[in-house]
Amino acid sequence: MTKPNTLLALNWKMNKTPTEAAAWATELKGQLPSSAATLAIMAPAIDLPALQTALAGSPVQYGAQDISANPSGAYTGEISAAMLLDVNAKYAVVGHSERREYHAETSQVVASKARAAMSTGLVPIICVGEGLEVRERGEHVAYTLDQLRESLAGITVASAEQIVIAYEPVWAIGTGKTATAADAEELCAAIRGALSGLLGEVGADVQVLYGGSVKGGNIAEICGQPNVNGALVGGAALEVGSVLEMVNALK
Ligand SMILES: O=C(CO)COP(=O)(O)O
Repeated sequence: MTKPNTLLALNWKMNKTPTEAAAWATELKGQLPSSAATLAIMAPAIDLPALQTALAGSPVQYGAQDISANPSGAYTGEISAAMLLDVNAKYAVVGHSERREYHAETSQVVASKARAAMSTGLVPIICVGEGLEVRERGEHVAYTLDQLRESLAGITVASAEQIVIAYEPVWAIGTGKTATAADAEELCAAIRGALSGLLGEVGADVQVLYGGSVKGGNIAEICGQPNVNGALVGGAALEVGSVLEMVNALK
């Protein structure tokens, strides 16, 4: 049985034009069964107005894959929290390992982006997770919790719904190499433990997701772990059919 606060977050990464996004969302909407899990699409920012129109009247949420740390002004190329709110986005992913790696985002930058999202009521999905060398040295728990602490700098929460954490071990992203359900549970439990210390009592109720090669065949086992509240999915998020498989597996 799927836990009631399960979030299935689809990270499209740099895929789908606005035209494709609209067609995809319309197709999904026509076939989506009722589900205990919340479904949310993290789309390229340019796709969000198309999703706003196509998903009107549906329970499917959407959000961005990044956000500016600044509210407005001379920051060429950046998208602000107010712009995302204006198209009714609910979430903004921050600190995805691809942003950390290809855009040199430090955990300090990630924390400032998360704070910018929260300042307007957007929910940041804050990503953390270790690379292969760290895992092979057996330092994955300490490394990930350090990254979590730094990525939450200056953040206070009044309710658990204000943020989401995603544990995404870098070695499991797009590699087909899934962490076992036990690996996912180990880190999600450690993150949950740390959240109470960092955010106070409500920290323990924050949704903690797992991401990395999740698909229809493994999502139920992973999301069935006591401390895993859902998944952040890349490759399997691109086809309507594979998303429906995951939704059905979570029923
Ligand atoms: O990076 C991810 C989601 O943010 C995971 O990607 P894959 O599901 O393709 O491994």
